Amino acid sequence: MHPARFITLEGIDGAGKSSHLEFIRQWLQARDISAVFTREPGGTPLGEALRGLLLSVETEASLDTETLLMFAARQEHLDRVIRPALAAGQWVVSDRFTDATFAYQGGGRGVPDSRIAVLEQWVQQGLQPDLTLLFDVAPDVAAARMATHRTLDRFEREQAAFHARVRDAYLARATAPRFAVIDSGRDFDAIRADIASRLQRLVEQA
Ligand SMILES: Nc1ncnc2c1ncn2[C@@H]1O[C@H](COP(=O)(O)OP(=O)(O)O)[C@@H](O)[C@H]1O
Ligand SMILES: Cc1cn([C@H]2C[C@H](O)[C@@H](COP(=O)(O)OP(=O)(O)O)O2)c(=O)[nH]c1=O
Repeated sequence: MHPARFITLEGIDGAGKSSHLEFIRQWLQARDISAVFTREPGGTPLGEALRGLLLSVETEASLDTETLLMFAARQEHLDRVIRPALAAGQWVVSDRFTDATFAYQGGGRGVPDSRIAVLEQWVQQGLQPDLTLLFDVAPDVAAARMATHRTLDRFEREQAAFHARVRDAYLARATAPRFAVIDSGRDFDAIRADIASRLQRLVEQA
């Protein structure tokens, strides 16, 4: 039995997070580690409804409202999915979590970190991911990757300077030991070798 672990995936839009979810799923499965895969904003019926509103290009919201809605979805996600799964011994892999709020609403939009930190404490009560894989890539590379096939949502439509601020905010947070910064400008095999070695380390710590 491996004690439950909480893993989050982060990065600017188009960095390549989602491309590695299946690899992570198979890696854990091969080691008989039961895991729940989820995402933010979302992960619950109410959270997915809030996601629809937050990502819709039709939505207008003040910065504080946007931030509060992210945390409302997160509270629901923690109460109904993340904490119960961890309590049952399952690993949780979440495509984004609170670092995204510090990066997007904080770095990108300018909401002070101190305000976000109040909400973080409110909903998480000290719970933090055990491992955060930060997929890091230059914003122009990410934009080129997305340009080929996506209808852009409310955040993806932001200007290059916004994505540069988001990236910088992520990198500034990545000094905490729980982070692994993955150079996502490389090919899939190189990235997956890094992911596998970080997962292996987590298993060995467990
Ligand atoms: N390392 C990579 N090299 C080349 N293309 C990539 C790489 N990682 C992701 N892509 C491509 O970039 C696009 C965005 O990737 P995705 O995983 O959806 O990003 P994210 O989930 O971070 O927004 C996809 O078309 C994907 O195939
Ligand atoms: C969790 C979270 C996401 N976001 C944004 C980042 C992304 O642009 C968007 C949803 O991200 P994502 O799940 O990466 O979307 P996609 O399915 O297009 O890959 O929400 C925030 O602004 N703050 C947050 O707290």
